Amino acid sequence: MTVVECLDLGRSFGDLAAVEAVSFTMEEGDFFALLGPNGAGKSTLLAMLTTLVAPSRGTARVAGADIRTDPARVRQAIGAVFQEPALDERLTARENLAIHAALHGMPRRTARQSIAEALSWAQLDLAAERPLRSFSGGMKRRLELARALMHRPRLIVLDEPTLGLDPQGRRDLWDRIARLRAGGMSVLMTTHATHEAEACTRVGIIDRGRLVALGTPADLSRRAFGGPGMPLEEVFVQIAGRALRDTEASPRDRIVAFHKRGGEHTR
Ligand SMILES: Nc1ncnc2c1ncn2[C@@H]1O[C@H](COP(=O)(O)OP(=O)(O)OP(=O)(O)O)[C@@H](O)[C@H]1O
Repeated sequence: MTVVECLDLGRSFGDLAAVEAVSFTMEEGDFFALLGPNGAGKSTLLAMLTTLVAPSRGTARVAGADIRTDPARVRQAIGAVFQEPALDERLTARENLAIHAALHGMPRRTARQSIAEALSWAQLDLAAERPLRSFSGGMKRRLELARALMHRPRLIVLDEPTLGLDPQGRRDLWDRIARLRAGGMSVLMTTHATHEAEACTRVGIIDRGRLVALGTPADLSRRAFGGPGMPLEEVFVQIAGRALRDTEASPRDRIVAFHKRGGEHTR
């Protein structure tokens, strides 16, 4: 069964075509990576699929529901974790989950049980009544993932899920994804790390808003080099004509780099 079907999907911001006429399908059980450099259009594509940004052309269907005409059913079918945490730092873990339950219209008793399950799944029972500002990055990511699962979606969508996590946090995240997949969950994620995409069942390479190649890692290697086994790093160079990291950084990355260099903002 097809869980995602993009049909000529595109979005422009003024003159900039962030995503240009992208078409692909993702089948149930797939672990699908959208691989591309910063600014390639990956987040914009996910924002359209999750109905946060309206397309300027084409459309998509998620679990059979059209993002343009049936956004409520699309949101019910998807559990999403974005790059910027969508959590309220002043509220406790339990309160953050309660907001999600309310937004999804869960009856009170179902919500109570679902919140308890989410806290236990995220191993945050003991931290349930603490405000999130006291949580580590890894704890917040676990909570976000647990929240994304609360309404029992068909598909999990993760935008650069390992960004900012330490090695232990990354391992925990991959373990959780592996367990979800073993239970039949479909997973769509964006990444600019080729080793992460290599672990996926299918990879779509996105460059400058275009889907330039699509297939299993072995298919992509075969297409670029005539045989399987070449690293996706090399495959990207062959297909896009430059290295993944040679591309210009997005404004957000430039800000992160500025802070890493010890920059300060003047107020
Ligand atoms: N709301 C917006 N207004 C104007 N331009 C935007 C907006 N959102 C994204 N863009 C631009 O669209 C292009 C694609 O951005 P997008 O965030 O989708 O790329 P990305 O592949 O997800 O990159 P990153 O890994 O840095 O998030 C970039 O040039 C970005 O600056």
